Amino acid sequence: MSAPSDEPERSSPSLLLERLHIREFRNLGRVDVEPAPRINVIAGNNGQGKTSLLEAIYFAATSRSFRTHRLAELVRHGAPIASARARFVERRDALQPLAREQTAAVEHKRCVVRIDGNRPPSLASFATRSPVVAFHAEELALSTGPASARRTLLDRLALFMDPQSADHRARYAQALRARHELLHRGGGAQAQASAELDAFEALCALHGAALTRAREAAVQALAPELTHAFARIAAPDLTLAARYAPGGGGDAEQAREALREQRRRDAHRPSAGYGPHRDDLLLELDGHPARVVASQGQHRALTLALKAAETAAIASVRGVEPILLLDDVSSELDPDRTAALFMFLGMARGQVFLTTTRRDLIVTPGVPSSERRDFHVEGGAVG
Ligand SMILES: Nc1ncnc2c1ncn2[C@@H]1O[C@H](COP(=O)(O)OP(=O)(O)OP(=O)(O)O)[C@@H](O)[C@H]1O
Repeated sequence: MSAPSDEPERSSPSLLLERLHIREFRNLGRVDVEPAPRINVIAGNNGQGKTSLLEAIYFAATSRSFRTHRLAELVRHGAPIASARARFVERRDALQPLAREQTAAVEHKRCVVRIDGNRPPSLASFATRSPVVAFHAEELALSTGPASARRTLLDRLALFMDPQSADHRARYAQALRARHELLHRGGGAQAQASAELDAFEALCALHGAALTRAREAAVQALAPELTHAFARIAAPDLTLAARYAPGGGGDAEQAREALREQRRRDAHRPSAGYGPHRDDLLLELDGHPARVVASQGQHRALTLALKAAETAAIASVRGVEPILLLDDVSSELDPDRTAALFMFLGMARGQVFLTTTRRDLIVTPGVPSSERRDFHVEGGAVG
């Protein structure tokens, strides 16, 4: 299994994780590593801490986990604080490299972040400073699974294009919940005119329309990259197109009208019939819905293409090649899947971290030994 590198060099500067210090993070007590600039293979048996190491990198870069929303889970059992400190360096041609130290910690269920010892203006600005893209087992169903996973992908990209979009998303969800509770109180009796409902619908409309516009822009950035990536990973004679299927609209006034009109129906539904919580990213193969016509192998290629497109779109928006974190995506590979995965890896121009239980499978010809490092994880210790 090998990673080809026949893609012409893109011009984006690279982002490197030079040093990582992990303390009391899941089963990792104390870990200090100096990764290689290109490929980092994290090998070990099941349950030893490989994913936790990737998760710690993701946490230091974004203040989030890719496997849980409950950050308290990251703290090692019995420890008061979990932390990950990373030194990131951006290298740009002919310019001095830009170095910074990002720290994220979970302390009494609270997340505390610092860049070079200072509080960043917002969590969104922290999360977009050193871009990382993670690809993990739950995302293997990205093309066939529920729309929520595709919305999450769009939201990650939208954050780089419009840092306010995360705030709009949170406020939209809050207002939508409040409207829902109001409508369902008393068996739908509240579906009548009410100043409180008006107020929540105004908020839903304002933040929902802004979120719709942000996702629309994200799809525009993603779609051409996706078509390109799929042509490389799968068959060039098959065209993949992505289209935004909005559940609402980008005009706040129209959104308010739509919500008002749907009050009675929404009072008897599990969720509102209008709004960006119903968004999807439609994927079409030669004009037909991929969900219906794609073979298993094509779905697999589609998922890889979605991740490659996310990486390329972030690189172009943020102006720096993201670090790629691949969690155990090679564990159940057949030869076709292997070829697709390594085509994907060959497209990655940035620093890569990948976990595996089978180190022997990860062969990287063309990558000098100075640019690859192998780590072995056992019982929470990394060597
Ligand atoms: N908060 C925590 N404190 C201590 N140990 C934890 C905590 N959370 C998870 N663990 C344990 O950490 C261990 C390592 O988990 P991790 O998912 O990193 O393993 P892995 O090497 O990626 O395994 P696999 O190959 O099976 O995916 C597991 O045994 C898990 O039960």
